[in-house]
Amino acid sequence: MANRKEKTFRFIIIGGGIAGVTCVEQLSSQIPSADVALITASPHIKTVTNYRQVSKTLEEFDVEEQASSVLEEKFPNLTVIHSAVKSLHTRSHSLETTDGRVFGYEKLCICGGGRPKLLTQENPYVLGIRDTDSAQELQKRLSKAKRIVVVGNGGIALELVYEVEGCEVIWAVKDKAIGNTFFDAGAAQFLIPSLEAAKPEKDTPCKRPRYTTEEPAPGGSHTFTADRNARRQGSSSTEAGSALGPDWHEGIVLQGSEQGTRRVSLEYQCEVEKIFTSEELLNSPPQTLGHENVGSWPVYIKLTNGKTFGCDFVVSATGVVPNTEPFLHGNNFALADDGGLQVDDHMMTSEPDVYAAGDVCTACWEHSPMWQQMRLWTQARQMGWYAGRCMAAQVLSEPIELDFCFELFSHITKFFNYKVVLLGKFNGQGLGSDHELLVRCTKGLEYVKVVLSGGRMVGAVLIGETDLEETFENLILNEMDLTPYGEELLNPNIDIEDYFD
Ligand SMILES: Cc1cc2nc3c(=O)[nH]c(=O)nc-3n(C[C@H](O)[C@H](O)[C@H](O)COP(=O)(O)OP(=O)(O)OC[C@H]3O[C@@H](n4cnc5c(N)ncnc54)[C@H](O)[C@@H]3O)c2cc1C
Ligand SMILES: NC(=O)C1=CN([C@@H]2O[C@H](COP(=O)(O)OP(=O)(O)OC[C@H]3O[C@@H](n4cnc5c(N)ncnc54)[C@H](OP(=O)(O)O)[C@@H]3O)[C@@H](O)[C@H]2O)C=CC1
Repeated sequence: MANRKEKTFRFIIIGGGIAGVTCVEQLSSQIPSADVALITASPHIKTVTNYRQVSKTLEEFDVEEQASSVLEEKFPNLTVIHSAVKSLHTRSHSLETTDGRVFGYEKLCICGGGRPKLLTQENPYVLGIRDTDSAQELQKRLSKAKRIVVVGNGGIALELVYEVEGCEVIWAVKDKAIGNTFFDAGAAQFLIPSLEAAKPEKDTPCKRPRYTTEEPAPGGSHTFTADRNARRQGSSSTEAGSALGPDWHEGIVLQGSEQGTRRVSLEYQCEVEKIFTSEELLNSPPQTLGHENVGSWPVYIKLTNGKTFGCDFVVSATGVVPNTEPFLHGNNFALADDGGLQVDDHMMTSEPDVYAAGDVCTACWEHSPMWQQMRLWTQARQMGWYAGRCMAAQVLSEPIELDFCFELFSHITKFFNYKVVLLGKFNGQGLGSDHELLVRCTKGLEYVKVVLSGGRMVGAVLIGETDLEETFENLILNEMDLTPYGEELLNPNIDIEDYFD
């Protein structure tokens, strides 16, 4: 293999998603004379545009799909190779692509992303959503659908159930409340009415110093309907490979075969027991099938709450697995429990001269008490950028410290048309019972939750236009003892920004 090397690059980056492209940009700006190659399986690359630092750690940006020539024009020493890496040989510092070319590297960064962790790989009626192709397949299948079942309780499910119209949606979640990866039951309770109400109502703020919530009974279900008349514009993009991201659903039409309203039925605290084709069901129809006619749907899904639903297809919105496949064989990569390539505080894997960033890796350094990894666009950008800096620093023999962005977890997004800001240990992650919650909630307007531990703010969930993110970020980073302020911290009549200036 070593003799067949077409060229040896100083740096090779694998993957044209946000992590890989940001890493390339960082390396190429820091060492413009270095030969850099970006090898990517996708025909387009993803670049960050309109980057805005909202506060010390919060950032917002758009993501654009671009032709790789744009990047090559910007960085003359960059070569983009559109092919997939088929094998990696860390001992000889070389890799081979599927079109049979062999390249050598001095330093390598793997940014191969992730792929959907599907309920089952084999069933053609079970779809995952990851890239433009899979989103377009969803749009196509949905246009003929009367009923779909969405399984999962994270980001994709939250976005999908809100956006789909003209088709009944059965949403099966294994928890007591919606959105377990982002919210607690209190926030879920705040958001739930958005599934049925066209317009949020405005109330007087009500302060609830301790959070309580009503939970549905195990196996319980809720049904919501809502009128929305927004229609999305179609997209003609045919890219494959890189993950979708913020506002992915803006570019496609999420409209079923029927007219009108959103219809979501929630099945709580249940998982999938079995997925049947109609032929399989004809042989042994479950007693719980109720009014469903066997054979009238192409696929049936039996849930652990005993209910069986027929539907046009199932969306498996059940998380991501790191795309480590072609990189592992014949090498000695240490893997984390979630299957990601373990990286240390310099984004280095366990193999010499090999770095990794984004969804493919698992951050295995000792985390700051206020940070945790989530496979998000923002973290892909931060890791790609920091990996580029670390690779350059090693080549230039410069010292480098873990970047400040890993001090505090922060994420801005939108769910059910509300702005959502998550800070630090927003769900009390890892704190056990050693924390206290303060909650302020105005129905239809805002939900503010603060997590306190030892009198200090360690996390927050801000839903709506609260304008509190910067102040709360400072309070978390300053580790100020907030005991003297007590419940006044969330008093809606106090301008908290002035209070702490
Ligand atoms: C539907 C959806 C909605 C999302 N919404 C949000 C959101 O609102 N906010 C947010 O923060 N995050 C969101 N995310 C998550 C976010 O998109 C990802 O965390 C992020 O894009 C990961 O970036 P990445 O560069 O690590 O990986 P990817 O974007 O997956 O890129 C991986 C790249 O590696 C390439 N590749 C893979 N294997 C090989 C190989 N063998 N050889 C060569 N190239 C290879 C691929 O072609 C691709 O170009 C969403 C994800 C999805 C699926
Ligand atoms: N606005 C945003 O920030 C968005 C971010 N994303 C990101 O994109 C990626 C993919 O999203 P998504 O697929 O929703 O992944 P997430 O990790 O967000 O959510 C996966 C959900 O599926 C549940 N789950 C896992 N396995 C099963 C199973 N066998 N049966 C039933 N439920 C199961 C998980 O529960 P548990 O947690 O208990 O395992 C979790 O609720 C994620 O990294 C996500 O963060 C996606 C859309 C929007």
